[in-house]
Amino acid sequence: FSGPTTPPSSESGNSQECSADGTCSRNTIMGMADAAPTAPAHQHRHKQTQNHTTRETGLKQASKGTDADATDANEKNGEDEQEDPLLRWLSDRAVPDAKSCGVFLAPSTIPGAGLGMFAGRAYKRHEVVTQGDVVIPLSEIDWHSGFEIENFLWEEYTWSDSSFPHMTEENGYQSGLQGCSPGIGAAINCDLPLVNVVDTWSKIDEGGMHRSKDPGAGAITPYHDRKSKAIRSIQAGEELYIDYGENYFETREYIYGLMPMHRHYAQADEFVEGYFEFREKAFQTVPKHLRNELEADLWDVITNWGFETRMLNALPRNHSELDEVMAMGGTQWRNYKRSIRDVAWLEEHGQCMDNIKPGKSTISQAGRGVFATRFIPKDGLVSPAPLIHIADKKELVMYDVLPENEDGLIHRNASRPIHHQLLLNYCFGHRNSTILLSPYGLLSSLINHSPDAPNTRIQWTKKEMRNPEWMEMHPDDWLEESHSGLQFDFVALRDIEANEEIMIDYGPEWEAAWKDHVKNWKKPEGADKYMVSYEMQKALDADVPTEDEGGIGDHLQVYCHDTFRLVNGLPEGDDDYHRCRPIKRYKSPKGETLYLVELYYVYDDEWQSSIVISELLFDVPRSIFHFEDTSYTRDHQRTFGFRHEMMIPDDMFPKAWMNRQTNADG
Ligand SMILES: C[S@@+](CC[C@H](N)C(=O)[O-])C[C@H]1O[C@@H](n2cnc3c(N)ncnc32)[C@H](O)[C@@H]1O
Repeated sequence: FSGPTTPPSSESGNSQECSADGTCSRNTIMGMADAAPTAPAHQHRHKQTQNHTTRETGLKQASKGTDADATDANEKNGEDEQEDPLLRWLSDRAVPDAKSCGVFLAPSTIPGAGLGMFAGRAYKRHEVVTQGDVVIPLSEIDWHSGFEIENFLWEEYTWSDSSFPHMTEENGYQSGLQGCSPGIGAAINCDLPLVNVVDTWSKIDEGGMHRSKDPGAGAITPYHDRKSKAIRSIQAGEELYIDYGENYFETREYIYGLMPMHRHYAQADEFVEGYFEFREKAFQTVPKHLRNELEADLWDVITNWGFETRMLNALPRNHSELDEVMAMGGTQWRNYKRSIRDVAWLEEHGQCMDNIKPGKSTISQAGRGVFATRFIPKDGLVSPAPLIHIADKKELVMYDVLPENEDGLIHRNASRPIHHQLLLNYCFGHRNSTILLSPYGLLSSLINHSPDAPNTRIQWTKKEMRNPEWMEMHPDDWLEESHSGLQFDFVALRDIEANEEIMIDYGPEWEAAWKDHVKNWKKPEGADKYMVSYEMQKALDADVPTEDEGGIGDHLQVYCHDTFRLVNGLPEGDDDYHRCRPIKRYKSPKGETLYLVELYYVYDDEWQSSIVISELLFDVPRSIFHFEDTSYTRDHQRTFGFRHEMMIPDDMFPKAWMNRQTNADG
């Protein structure tokens, strides 16, 4: 909403929103699981003003490309996916090993990093490690909140919209959209040289629902099935690490210090080789019993000589580790042994994260859900769920726009709240409190509601919670903390058989609100003909409605690739997509469906006025069209979508958090 009202230029798929002071807001960030920072609180607050860069996911969405392009791009994401049938089989395997726990949540091996995720068994390269989780889009949270939220903790864990297929097309390229990705998107840590998993390109669909017939349309996220795969062999007990990208750490030096990047490990290796040569010469004549001590002293001087560099920080601190680390392949492996926990230790101190797997819910209108991977006994753990706190439900309110203003910008109408962010449906709350708690364990965001036959409930974790003292404190005293500190566990109310759907009771307020929604639901105007952009993109056989048929509708923006300028005898274009209007459809002599289109370029001249140049192209095939959604037209952004938080039962809600007297929704 913060961009100009003119249609977005298609010249770049990488546009950013930048304010006058040069701070760009498009770049979003994700945080370390359970927030690694050990820095004092004032430093945490300070980071809100830093100009962070986007986490590099390794996955790239082809600009205005097809899913096939995106898949191609992802296949090349640093790890070649050679066509080995066994590896392909392993990588496509969808069901976790039912016998033993495949992934644990446990204290990280990185000092100060809170919780982390661990391999419960060995994984071969390319094997799926975590099952596909959902990604919940967050729409322009800054704009809707009037840029007033001081500390929105999810922001430390979100991913840029370009990390997910078809997310940039939701609001055009000036969107300010972010993806809240629980599981491997939030609960996993990163140790750059030891990265062992990569996330896979998620899928998009509306969970089988359509706005023309389903009251549940718009109430669930379309982004799902974000898995992770091993990029090398992983040992049982190894901590799982995903690549946040070097920029993530470089822009957070105030938290992570001078953390070595890949190039610094290479420099450190060269340094150690030089040191080995020197050591051979210098200590040749020293008696053996003195040599070890002298070498250790010298190494101590080298690595602790009063100032830090990223290269020095890549060196093992302990001289006795040096030979072993170099024999393993270099300094990048210096923390490898530390990163592996004993599986028996994980069984005792950790919690199994893969007792559940995703699937289509058995509940009508509920979309996706989760199912037991294996038998879970009564009172047994279904899933651990660390929690991201949101200080006030009001932070998720979405606002209408003010009538167009002279400055050409779109301003929010602060007196017209019209909806809540979809994230609300994935949060827990309580009628007497402003607080929302959002679970970010693996797949736990997918647990659905059953009022009559829940087989699971939430409870405060019995494992070590990072900040149990918050339970006794007034929210004003801890909600500003920019790291997560609380945790629920989902536990079985009765024995649960493998493949049973997991369901909890969201509470009577949720149930009443849902019933009310279904009772009052009316088919939105134009719903029968509605087709979302990515469906339109996929349906290559479907005709594109033309102007002489009444046009494609306001909810879609059409782009055409300018390849067809040449075919039409016009000078070569810039090999990119531009806005276009399909005017007429006809058949070629060979029976091929072709279009007459008007291609138009919109750009700002030096006086910031929009100039439109248009030209007609003939004989254009269906394949050159690309579709995007007009801002705020997707199901989950329309006000017809159901919204309600899940309710925390009264008997477990801390009295100290009751900072609101009424149950006014709001
Ligand atoms: C925490 S999410 C659960 C995951 C969700 N089903 C999905 O596909 O992403 C909560 C949302 O799921 C849907 N849901 C859960 N239980 C439901 C039920 N019993 N009936 C209808 N919708 C349900 C509602 O849209 C609700 O707001």
